[in-house]
Amino acid sequence: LVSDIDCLKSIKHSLEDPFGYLTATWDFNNNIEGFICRFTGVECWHPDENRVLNIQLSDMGLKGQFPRGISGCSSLTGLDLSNNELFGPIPSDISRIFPFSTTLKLSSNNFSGEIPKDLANITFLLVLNLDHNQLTGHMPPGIGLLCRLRTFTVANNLLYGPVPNFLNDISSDSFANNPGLCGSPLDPCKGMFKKGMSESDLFKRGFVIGYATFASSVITIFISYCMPWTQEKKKNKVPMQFQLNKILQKQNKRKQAQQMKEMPYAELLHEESQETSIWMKLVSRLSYTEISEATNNFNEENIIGIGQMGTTYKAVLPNGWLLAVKRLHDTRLFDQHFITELKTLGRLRHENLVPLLGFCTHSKEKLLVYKHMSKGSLYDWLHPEEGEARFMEWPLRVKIAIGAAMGLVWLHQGCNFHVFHRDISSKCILLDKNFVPKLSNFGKAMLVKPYGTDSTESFSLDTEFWKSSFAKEDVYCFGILLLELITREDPRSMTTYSNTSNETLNNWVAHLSASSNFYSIVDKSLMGQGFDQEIFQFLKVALDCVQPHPDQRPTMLQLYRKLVAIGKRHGLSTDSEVLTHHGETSTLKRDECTEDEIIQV
Ligand SMILES: Nc1ncnc2c1ncn2[C@@H]1O[C@H](COP(=O)(O)OP(=O)(O)OP(=O)(O)O)[C@@H](O)[C@H]1O
Repeated sequence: LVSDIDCLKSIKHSLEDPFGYLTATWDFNNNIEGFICRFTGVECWHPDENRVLNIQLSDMGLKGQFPRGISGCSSLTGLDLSNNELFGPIPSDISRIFPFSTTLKLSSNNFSGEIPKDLANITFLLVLNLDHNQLTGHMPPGIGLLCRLRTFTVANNLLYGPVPNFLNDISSDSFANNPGLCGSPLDPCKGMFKKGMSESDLFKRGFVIGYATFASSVITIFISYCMPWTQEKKKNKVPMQFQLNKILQKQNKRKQAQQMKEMPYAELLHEESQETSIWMKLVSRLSYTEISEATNNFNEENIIGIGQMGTTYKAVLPNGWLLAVKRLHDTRLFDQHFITELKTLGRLRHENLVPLLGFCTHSKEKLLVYKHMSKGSLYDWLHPEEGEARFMEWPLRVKIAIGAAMGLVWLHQGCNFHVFHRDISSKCILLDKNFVPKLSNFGKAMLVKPYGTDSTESFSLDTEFWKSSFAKEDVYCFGILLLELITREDPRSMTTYSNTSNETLNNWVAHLSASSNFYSIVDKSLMGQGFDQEIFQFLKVALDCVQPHPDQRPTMLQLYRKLVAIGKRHGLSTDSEVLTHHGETSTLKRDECTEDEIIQV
């Protein structure tokens, strides 16, 4: 028989304990009866008997899956794992693992999957807290029949469908912030969610499948992008996606439809195509009122940048999270940019791309909502305003170059589709709090998809030729970016070289290429710090990228590899996942690649 000592050993073994709470006191080198009762978070039936009554491990930063080892603590009645970083499903055989549970608290973790039906078999349950997780699907009706249950919450999850009929009074707060829960004590269920309708009925109608897809995309966004925030704001953990969902739910659908009819891009937003449905899953349509409130009515004080297409505002959600809202200038000129940004960036998820989370059209307003990047743009770091004390050390510049190159390789090399940015510059590289570069501004991007996947939107062109041209255009712009990192000159604003911007660039490049004195062109503040050789190698790579003939330029992948090789000494060789379209929504595999077609977005 497994003893309670073995049970605790197994729990300790299965959980990552980054702050050492368990390591500090859970020392098993002891034979005295009752020694485990002194362990942090362990309460015994009797202090001198190794028989565990309760385990209380909340707020310890523990990581890992649900510790199935608790099944060895055969007299356990209470388990509190709230406020940790636990993930994965709640075991489907929970009643076998924890049969005499009266208290089960799993709040504020990252548990996902469905609430197991088997919970309804733990008939002693008095307290069941599952709030602030990522639980999806329906609530098992059997939970409502737990006659002892007094405290219960599933608030802030991704649940939908009817709330079970509880024998005891459970307040509506216990179900708050779920995308689709309905029925008493919440609003009555409508249509397919009417009470009494069985799950199989719902399946027949295909609704559950649709909703599950929606929920999983919500989870994808949440896991990929909201986690760092939830870690920062552990106590006040309300994932932003919930907030976005809430905003969505509040919308007046009729008004929205009317607005969409009036808008020139209504067609896009109404499109029933497979393509639209893909990006619509990743990008939420948001309410103008909520965005307006979050930016304090687009208050000047919240402006963080003004670009050609529009003005960007910092927005603060009620729960404190930050967004960046780009308000496009009121001109039809940018309609296409708006659509292209939605259709490209909207469906892409990668460490080196800025996440586009939502959009809004309202009267003449067009708004794009991004995750806020706290360090702003690379341009602002390389060209600070007078008096601003901003300086980037060389290793950081290398890290940014490699990260940005990684993002571009990922865009270019994909199998499911290839994306060419066509407007790379230091202005479109945003930096998060750790200076991880994120590509933005996809308004001029070009998308190429495997032939046949979306024939309605293809050009009949020589795709290979165009792919190569677009790719080499990006490589050229990336070369300019490298030169900017090396020289800290603003290539587009130098009047010394010419009057027109294209000529300026070409002449600047020609000047740098012809320069026999390497030291005369490199950013002076970088010199003599032990990086000269490396900077020189970078310069050579940059000049390869800006060769006049596209064929002479390297591919993005070759370029990335060169940068990684040069940057090795800074420990920046991260080749992982560069070739896999990790965040894509389509399922075509690399070796299934067929001919490509160019998509007009
Ligand atoms: N997601 C974001 N997080 C933080 N700051 C942002 C974000 N998006 C944009 N910004 C800030 O707003 C500025 C303006 O951005 P915007 O994309 O409108 O113009 P731009 O990059 O200057 O390019 P262009 O002039 O081509 O439109 C950026 O330089 C950056 O400082």
